[in-house]
Amino acid sequence: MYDRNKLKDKKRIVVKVGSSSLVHDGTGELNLYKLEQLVRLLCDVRNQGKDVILVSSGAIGVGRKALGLMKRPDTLPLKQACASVGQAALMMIYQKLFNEYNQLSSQILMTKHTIIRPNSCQNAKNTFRQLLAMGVIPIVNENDTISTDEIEFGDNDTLSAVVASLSGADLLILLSDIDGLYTDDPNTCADARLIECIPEIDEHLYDMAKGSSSDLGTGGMVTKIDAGRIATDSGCDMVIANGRDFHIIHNILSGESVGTLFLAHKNKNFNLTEYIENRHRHH
Ligand SMILES: Nc1ncnc2c1ncn2[C@@H]1O[C@H](COP(=O)(O)OP(=O)(O)O)[C@@H](O)[C@H]1O
Ligand SMILES: N[C@@H](CCC(=O)OP(=O)(O)O)C(=O)O
Repeated sequence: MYDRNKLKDKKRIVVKVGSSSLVHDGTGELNLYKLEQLVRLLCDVRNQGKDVILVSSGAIGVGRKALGLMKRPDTLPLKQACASVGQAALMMIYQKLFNEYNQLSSQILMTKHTIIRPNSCQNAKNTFRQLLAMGVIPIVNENDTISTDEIEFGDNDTLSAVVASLSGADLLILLSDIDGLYTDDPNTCADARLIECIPEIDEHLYDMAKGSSSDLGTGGMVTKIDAGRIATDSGCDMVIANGRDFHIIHNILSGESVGTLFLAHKNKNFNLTEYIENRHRHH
């Protein structure tokens, strides 16, 4: 049995929040109370001397609301227009909230090309290192406004694992609308059981993982297992937990047994650029 207390000693933490964790269920409008709580918790983790990176979704959802669209945008230009409006709005709110705690934050927008091109991959690494050395909390999202199907990650689960790998993080926390990985999708299968720990990812895990059943989420569990592959091969533990109440970040970092923990196992042969390039070719 893995001792969850080891999570208390993590030094560099990437937290990913999905769109569904940031908005009110009924209206799809931003949940300002939760955003405030998220920012306060992350500042407190920084105050403990740990490095923090936030990967936040929500640009398209926020933009869609601001522009008054009734349904999820279905064309690329519309999606990109929503992201352009929404990303700026989201950053304005984050910076306002982080400023209240005297915490510097910054924006990093990435695409697959950032990783596939060796120069830009190295630049991204250097930028993360420099920002973290100066105590900044970088806020990362996909550069949706310029990414096309071809170069987009498409889901922030994979992106957050890439960020964890690039930045040498030792813990990735994926906050979703579900308690963790179940033996089947609990929204459609009543017998599904929560899995507490995944020591090693193998192909049969994908049989349990289904896509997203919500109007806001994109990846479902498949992309979370993909993220687990990248993170654990890079030597980073990963926890999937429910973002209904962001206080769970504190519970995880206190060693409580919540969510599903995927255990790191440094794979010397793992090469991030090659991995993303291969996925890219098979896209
Ligand atoms: N085996 C599984 N265990 C848990 N959730 C699953 C599983 N298979 C599919 N899902 C679905 O994945 C969803 C979470 O992913 P997603 O919709 O992308 O949300 P988010 O953007 O909050 O991460 C769950 O609500 C659930 O419907
Ligand atoms: N980059 C997109 C998010 C895409 C995404 O993966 O969303 P989610 O499944 O809610 O984490 C946005 O900011 O709207």
